[in-house]
Amino acid sequence: MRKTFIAGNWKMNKTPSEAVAFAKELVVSLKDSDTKLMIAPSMTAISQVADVIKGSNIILGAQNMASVESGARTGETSVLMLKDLGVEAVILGHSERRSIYGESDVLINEKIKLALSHNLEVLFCIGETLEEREAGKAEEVCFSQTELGLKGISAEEMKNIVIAYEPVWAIGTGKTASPEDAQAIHKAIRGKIEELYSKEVAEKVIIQYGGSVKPGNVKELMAQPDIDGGLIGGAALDTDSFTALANYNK
Ligand SMILES: O=C[C@H](O)COP(=O)(O)O
Repeated sequence: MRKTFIAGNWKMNKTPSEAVAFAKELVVSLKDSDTKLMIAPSMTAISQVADVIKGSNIILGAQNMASVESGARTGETSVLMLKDLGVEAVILGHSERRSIYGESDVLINEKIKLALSHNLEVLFCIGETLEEREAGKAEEVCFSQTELGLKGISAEEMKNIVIAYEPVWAIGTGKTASPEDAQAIHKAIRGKIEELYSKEVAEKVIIQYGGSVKPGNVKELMAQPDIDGGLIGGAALDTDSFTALANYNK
């Protein structure tokens, strides 16, 4: 039985002081949730948010990290820095990193390997654009991103991988994949994991859905057999809506 995993990606929102105030509210409002929970503040707020959520049921995540441990990488954040602050998980391969910052599958694969070697849990994002979906290539794109991103990663290391399927056309647009369409891709991705690893690995891997998940559609999405959680953007920025998402099963 896979435990539902709801993660909030705050993206480039909330100043450190706003982030601290928000995290304090979440610690209280989420304390009785029985889903696995993560929040990923901006890099500038991570240290202070770490202090606020210490000892709570919320995992501290980062939104990105560099592909190397240290050195001449102006503006980047190292895995060692994240670990030192108590970060336990990192989002890698997000479509905004792929499309705006030109991150390739090869670079994402390097980052994933580095994160795993430091025992970080990885939320590995994949997903097709609208153009790719309309061309009937959604599965093909997701399979390719999955294969390239997970290249060289062992079955043992897959225990620390969460796959986040985020159709790019649904991110921040208010358009959500229908539960049936999302389920079809999630099932296909799980099938790809079985092909690459084994049935056992495929059955255990958590596959989150991301893309305009809201309190109003979360139940239907989570009811699908291969959807095991959500990677949430906009609706993770407000205490009431993130709490409703975390407690969707109550
Ligand atoms: O990382 C989160 C996703 O990009 C989804 O964002 P959204 O919930 O605002 O559509």
